[in-house]
Amino acid sequence: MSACEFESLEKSLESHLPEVELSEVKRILFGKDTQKLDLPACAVSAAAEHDFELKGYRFEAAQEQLRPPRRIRVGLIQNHVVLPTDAPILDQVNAMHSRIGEMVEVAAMCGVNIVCFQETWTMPFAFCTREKEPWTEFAESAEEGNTTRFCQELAKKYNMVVVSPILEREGLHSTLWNTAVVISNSGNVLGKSRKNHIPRIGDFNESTYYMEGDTGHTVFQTQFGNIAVNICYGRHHPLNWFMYSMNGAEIIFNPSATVGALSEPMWSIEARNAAIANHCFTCAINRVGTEHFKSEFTSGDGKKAHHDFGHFYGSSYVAAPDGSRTPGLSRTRDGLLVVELDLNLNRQISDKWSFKMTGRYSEYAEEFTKAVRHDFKPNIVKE
Ligand SMILES: NC(=O)NCCC(=O)O
Repeated sequence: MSACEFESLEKSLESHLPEVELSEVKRILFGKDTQKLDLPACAVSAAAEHDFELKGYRFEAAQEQLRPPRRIRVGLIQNHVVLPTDAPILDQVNAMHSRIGEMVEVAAMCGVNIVCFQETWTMPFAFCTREKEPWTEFAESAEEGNTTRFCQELAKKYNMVVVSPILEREGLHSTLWNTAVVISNSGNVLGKSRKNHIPRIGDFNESTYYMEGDTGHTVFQTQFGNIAVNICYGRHHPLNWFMYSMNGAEIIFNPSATVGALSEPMWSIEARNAAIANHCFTCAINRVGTEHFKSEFTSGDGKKAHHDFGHFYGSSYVAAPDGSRTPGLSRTRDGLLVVELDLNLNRQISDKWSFKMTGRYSEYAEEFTKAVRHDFKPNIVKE
């Protein structure tokens, strides 16, 4: 069986483990069981008709005496590119718009309040090629581009916050960025969050295309909670998650594009650990499929030139501050994951574990200040 055909870890455990053992294995691997959400029949049949996986789960929080529950629903969308990567740019973008449009319609049927798409969702992940043309032509204005206009219509129509990660071209100096545009459920552009760590690994040649983001660790206050966007490679940096949380993020989205051979063993750990450490919810979204490029490229490792990046393994999931997580979406299919969460859980877990309260921030800050100086001497006691 090739890695690409392997459907999911959860399916494999379910089909091979005896029931009693399965529940213990799941408890240890995934934390407290997440209940399945009942999704409307019209959504289930629309997902089947449009050939994508639809899954729904719920995280519970305790009922409090003074605060009403703050239950909201997030939708995570993972998908293949629709057209071949050498189709005309506009056709590719339009095909992605119509695919995402049909998936968001199903999200609306499921009562989703905030939807997030995968990293640079309107285009193939062409940064492996190191060619500028035609890929830079996918870049659009975050405020005025066609994709933002399209998402504004979705946001208004479905009363949904839309997180739309695109390749951004900033007008004034034509600077390119990897940017998540956050559109309020009113349809207004609330702001944008630019990818602030650029990978320098394998075929992720992204520094050739766009700059390290300059939007800091912005948090967006929406009707459905305070949200932030930590784009892809930023998930390897615990301090990156931490800073969004310091600014008050209750849910941090991590739209990504990553391949199995490189990061799959880390995938299920990093966003989940961030949810635990920062008393918040995290939403990890990865694209799916293998994208073929017309021109061959090498990986600078002495191996033969090739036409694809490898398999993007999907497996999008949501993690909660109590360490539990939903099962992942498929490794091979387009999918929509609908998750209901009660934001009250964040403070409840903070009161229980108190990581934020017990963190020694001023002490770390002092030591950091020293550690970044040229004359820094590590604090090591030697015999
Ligand atoms: N898109 C992106 O930043 N990928 C880098 C590889 C990874 O973080 O797994």
